[in-house]
This record gives sequence, structure tokens and C-alpha cells, in this order.
Amino acid sequence: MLFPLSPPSPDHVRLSLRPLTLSDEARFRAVIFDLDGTLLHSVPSLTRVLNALFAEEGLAPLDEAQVCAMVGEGAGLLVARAYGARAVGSGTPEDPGHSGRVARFMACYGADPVSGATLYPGAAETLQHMAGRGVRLGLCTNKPEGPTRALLEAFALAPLLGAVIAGDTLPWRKPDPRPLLATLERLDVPPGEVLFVGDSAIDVACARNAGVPVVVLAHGYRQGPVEALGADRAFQGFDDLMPWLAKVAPGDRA
Ligand SMILES: O=C(O)COP(=O)(O)O
Ligand SMILES: [Mg+2]
Repeated sequence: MLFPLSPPSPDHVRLSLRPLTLSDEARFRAVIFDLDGTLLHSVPSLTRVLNALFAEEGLAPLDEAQVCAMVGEGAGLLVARAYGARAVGSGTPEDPGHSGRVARFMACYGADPVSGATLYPGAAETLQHMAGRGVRLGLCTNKPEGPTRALLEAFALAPLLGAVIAGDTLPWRKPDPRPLLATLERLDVPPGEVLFVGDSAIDVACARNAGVPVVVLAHGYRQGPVEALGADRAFQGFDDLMPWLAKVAPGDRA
């Protein structure tokens, strides 16, 4: 281990750090990716599962745009928000029926997280090229570990990733910095040499809390314009991210 993973105080978690400026001269040994909205377009599969449960309960279906706005803070909040949109429960995890709804969702989603999910164009190629050049790759997602691992296997990404931290791997989720810090610790790379690639305000807040530079992909799930996320850089998708990554993360076999 290169450095200790010290648990930050709650104040540290709330701390808002000044955005970093990322020049083309920056160099990274490792790149950590978010999953939903970054590598994987998962909203069709999440919408399918939610609507299957809703149909059993006589609730009107949600559309994908509604579900997009609910993703990013883990399965628990997704389920609370989805049922809240149908006036079932309070829309928060504190609702008495919440844990039963999450258990039903996880049973259904865990049985098939893959149908309807697709990798964004260029995602697999980008990871393959980077891994081939010796760049260390990790994944830090708020999606629970069971479906995360199933999706990584199904899309052949698992062998490319040296570290995977999911939403229930640790007692904390993004925007707490500890999942991201644990990912780079497992990659054995210090925060100054790693870049995080995400899609949401949660990812940017997590990276800031961890002191890790962050770029975002505009194809993902967020509220408002991509510039408002306050990331160090924004890219449309892998077509424009990949050439830039080749410069800033050349790898030790380049
Ligand atoms: O499960 C979620 O809510 C989002 O997952 P993500 O962290 O990969 O975007
Ligand atoms: Mg995401």
C-alpha cells in the first residue's frame, strides 16, 4: 500500500474544494470510471425492472427520462424516488415500506441487470486501449456490487479493471470520498496520479472530496447543463475523451 486510507471526518465530506484546472500537460497512471451514465446506458434496464414491479402493484409506468433523473445515488434512493413519483411512500428511505420495496427491486434487477443495458459507443474500446498501454483502470459506482459484477462480466469489462468498488462494498457511497479513495488504494496509485471519469454532480462532489481530478461525459445522467457540474473538463462521449486520455494517461507500455 502506497499511502494510508484515512477515514475523513464528516466535515471533510462536506468540504467544497476549489475546482482544479487540468492542462494537457497533466499525466495520470490510473483512470477510474463511474458505471451508470458513464460506461453503461443502464436506464432502459432500470426502467424495465421498475415498471415490472409497478405493473404488479397497479401503478402507472415511468418513462426513461423520469428514471434518468433518479439514478446516481444508489439503488435505495432510486427505488424511493421511483415509488415517490407514484405517491407510494414518502419518496425517502425513511419510509416504513422502503426496505421491502428495495428488496423486491434488487431481487428483480439482480435476476437480470443486463437486458436493455448497453455500453456507450467507444467505452469498451477505450478501456481496452488503455489497459493495453499499461494504464491501471478501476471502477467506482453507487450501483450495488451484485449487478455491477454481473454487468462487468456480461460486457467483458471485468478483466480490464484492477479494482471495483460498488455502492454496497463499503458502508459509504459517493459523494463520500472513501469509495473513490478505496478504489485508487486497491490500484496502488496515489490521488495525484489518478483521474476520475464520471457523469454526475455526485461524481464531481466525490472527486473534489477525495482531491482527485475529475472529467465528465455529457452523454450521461445529470440535471442541467454539463458545464454546471464544475468538473475539470467535459467531453461529449468516448470519441472525444479517448484522444485526450491517450495524451494524459499514456501508460507505461506506450
Ligand atoms: O446506481 C446508481 O444510482 C448509479 O450508479 P453510478 O454511480 O455508476 O452512476
Ligand atoms: Mg453515473
